[in-house]
Amino acid sequence: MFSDASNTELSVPIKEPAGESPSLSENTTLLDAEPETVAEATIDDTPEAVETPSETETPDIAISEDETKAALALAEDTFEEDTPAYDITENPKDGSDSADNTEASSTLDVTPDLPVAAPLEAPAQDDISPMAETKKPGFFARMTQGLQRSSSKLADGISSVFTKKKLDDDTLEELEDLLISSDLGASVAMRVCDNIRKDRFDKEVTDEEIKQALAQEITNVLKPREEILDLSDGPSPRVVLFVGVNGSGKTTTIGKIASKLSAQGANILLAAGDTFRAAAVEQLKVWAERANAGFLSRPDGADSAGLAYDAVKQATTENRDLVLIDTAGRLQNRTELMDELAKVVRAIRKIEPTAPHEVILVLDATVGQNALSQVEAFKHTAGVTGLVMTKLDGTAKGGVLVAIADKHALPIHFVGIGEKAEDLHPFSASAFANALVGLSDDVTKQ
Ligand SMILES: Nc1nc2c(ncn2[C@@H]2O[C@H](COP(=O)(O)OP(=O)(O)OP(=O)(O)O)[C@@H](O)[C@H]2O)c(=O)[nH]1
Repeated sequence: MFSDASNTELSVPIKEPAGESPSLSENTTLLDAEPETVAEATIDDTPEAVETPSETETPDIAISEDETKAALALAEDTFEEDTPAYDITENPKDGSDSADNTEASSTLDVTPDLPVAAPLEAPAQDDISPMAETKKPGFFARMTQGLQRSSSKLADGISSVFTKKKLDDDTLEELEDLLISSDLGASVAMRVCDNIRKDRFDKEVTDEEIKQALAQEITNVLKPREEILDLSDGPSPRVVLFVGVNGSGKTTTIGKIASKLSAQGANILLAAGDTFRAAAVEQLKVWAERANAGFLSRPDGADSAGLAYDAVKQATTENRDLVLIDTAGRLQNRTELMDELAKVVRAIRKIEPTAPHEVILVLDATVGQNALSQVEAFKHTAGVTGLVMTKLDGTAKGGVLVAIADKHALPIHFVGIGEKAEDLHPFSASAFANALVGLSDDVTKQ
């Protein structure tokens, strides 16, 4: 539980990964392959071991200046509309006593500038139970709205395929093609069609029945991955590392999560480990200010492992509940950039051997099938423990989450369907499946 008196149990609801989901120690070359090496590594010797990528090496999914400005403006807008109603953060103590880093870290105590609001009333027990948000009125409508582009492709396709009344080989084949072109992946498409065939072949069907059957099949694939991240318990500070390719939405996701958790009483430190992009640091700082969280950054181009080390140390000194660490975007096929993540983890472990407690891979839905190779690469290199998929509102490729769920036993924690804090939702398998196929209600509710 968070230590602040006004704390409610942190309910951004989440369970521990299911048995089949790989644990941090099972799926990572980074964390476990060479335990002795990790134990012996020092922050002082790591900088030489990993080359800092140069400007020209920076992956080409870089975010444009316009996008950066838009994200910053959006973050500020969001906050204006959404001023947090409580002030839970104690003034951070001076945490700049970095053991073996000479670069100055800047700490931000954001509390004084923010409006003082009424103390937070503890939410009712129902509101803090896992999945509470997914059961609130309007949740399904928001999911449907967010997935509109993906669902209209599928729903329109189903309606045009099922013009005949009987389910025959031709309609099944067309359905399979539609599912593949909607990014669900060939094996899911085939399995789903086989199951629908078993029960309904040569029977009269409506497009609505097919949508319902499809939603059920998709729910079956997604349900085992429905793992809401419960950050209210466990080690303190809980160290959460966010990884992913450039522009996938890491910084924004951290900001959104910090807003949610701060509102529930968590005492959070945000660490701007994306030291390659000054705008990302600024962006995170804005989120930290508005979420009333502590903030730690370093000068442009500084060593991100050193920053991560400082962040965990500072969060420990300040008795923070959580430290959320941003990292620079990196392409999954760039070995040196991926190696740098290993260095970040080694640095964190010098302070807290059991950390990072979560490694969240942030995936951009608009990349479609490429997200699969990102999971593959980050899972093995960074010891990913869970997923967040963003930008589902901006693409017809949302079905790729089904392909990922089918292929990788990793919990899906949140989905992003917009740029604002309230657009990050805990992942609900049935709501996602129903919204994806264009059903008008969450008919398969848990
Ligand atoms: N429409 C939409 N946009 C999003 C969502 N999540 C993030 N974005 C936007 O995506 C852009 C990139 O997000 P960032 O959070 O800066 O991405 P990042 O992964 O930190 O980027 P790097 O620092 O370059 O690695 C910003 O303009 C965000 O506002 C989402 O769910 N929906």
